[in-house]
Amino acid sequence: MPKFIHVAAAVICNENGDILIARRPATVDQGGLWEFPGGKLAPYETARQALARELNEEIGIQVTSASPLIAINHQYPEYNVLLDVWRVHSFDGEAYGREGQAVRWVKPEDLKKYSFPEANHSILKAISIPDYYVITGAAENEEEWLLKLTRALNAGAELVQMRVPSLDKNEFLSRAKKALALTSESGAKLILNSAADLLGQIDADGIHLSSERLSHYSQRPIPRDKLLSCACHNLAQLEQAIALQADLITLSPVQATDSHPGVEPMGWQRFKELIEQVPVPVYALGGMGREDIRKAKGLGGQGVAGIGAFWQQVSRSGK
Ligand SMILES: Nc1nc2c([nH]c(=O)n2[C@H]2C[C@H](O)[C@@H](COP(=O)(O)OP(=O)(O)OP(=O)(O)O)O2)c(=O)[nH]1
Ligand SMILES: [Mg+2]
Repeated sequence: MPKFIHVAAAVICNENGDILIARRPATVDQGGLWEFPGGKLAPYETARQALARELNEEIGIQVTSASPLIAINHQYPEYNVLLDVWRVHSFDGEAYGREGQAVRWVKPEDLKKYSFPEANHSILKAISIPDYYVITGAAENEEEWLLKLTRALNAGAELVQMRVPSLDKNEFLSRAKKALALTSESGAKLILNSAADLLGQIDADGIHLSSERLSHYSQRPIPRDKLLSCACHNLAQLEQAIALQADLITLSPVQATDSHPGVEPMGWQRFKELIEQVPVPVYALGGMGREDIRKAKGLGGQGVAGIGAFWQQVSRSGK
C-alpha cells in the first residue's frame, strides 16, 4: 500500500488581502516549489492543532483565527496525501522563514506566476472564487434582466451563473454576450448554464453543468483555464463531478426552497458529511441567504449559492 500522510496547510491573508507562500527547500520532496506553509500531523494532533504548531515552527506566527477552506486527497507516485487546508484570518507575530526558507506575500491574482505541487490546483481555484455565487433569475425580458445583473454586480457579485433555461440557443448566446460585457467591466466572472460547446462561441469564464448534463460527459469538456461548475444532489453526482475535474460544485437542496417545493432538503449535517471528502470547492444551495455564508464556510464549504437572496432581493432593494 502506498504511504499515506495527513497534512495541515494554511492560506494566510494579511490586512491587504495578500497571501503568504513559502518555498520548499530544494532537497526535500516537491523541492523548489512554492507551497502554503504547514506540515504533517503528529499522531496525537487534530489538523487545527497541527496547523498552529507548524505555522509557529515554520514562519513564527501564532494563529488566532482560522476556518477550514478545502480538503484535498491527492495521489503522488510515491504516496497519498490528505491536504487539510485552512484559511487563517488573523494571527500574532510577523511571518518570516524560520527554517531559512524564502517566504513572500503575494496578491491573489499573482499566485499563478508561481509553481506549486500538483495537489495545489484546487487550493488555487478555491482562492480565486468568492464565498457567494449568484445564480440569475430566469424569465424577465432582456432589459429588466440586464438591469438586475447590473445591480447584482454593483452590490458586489464576483461570480455569476447565467441561468435562463427558457431561451433558445441563439437568444441565450446573444444575451450572454451582453452579460459578459457587464461582468468583465466589473471584474466579475460569468459562468454559463448551458452545454459546454457554447464556450466555442463566447469567451465566458466557464460552464455550469446541470446534474442532468453532468451525467452525459465522460471527461472534462472544457479547458483547464476555464471554470467547470457542476450541480450535484447526492454522492454519485459528486463523484461524477470530481471525475470530470470540476472546479466548483453546487450541492442542493440544503434547506427548503420556494424554487423546488416538495423536495426534501438534506440539511447542514448531511451537507457537511457529503463534502468532507470532496477535493473541490462546494457551495451550499437551496434556501440560502447571506447570513448562511459563515455557516457554510465553517463546515468546510466554499460559501453559498442562490437565486432568491442574491438576485430578486438585490432588484427589490434597488427599486
Ligand atoms: N505544507 C504544504 N504541503 C504541501 C502543499 N502541497 C502539497 O502537495 N504538499 C505536500 C508536500 C509534502 O509531501 C507534504 C507536506 O509535508 P512537509 O514536508 O511540509 O511536512 P513537514 O512540514 O511536517 O516537514 P518535516 O517535518 O516532515 O520535514 O504535503 C502545500 O501547499 N503546503
Ligand atoms: Mg512543512
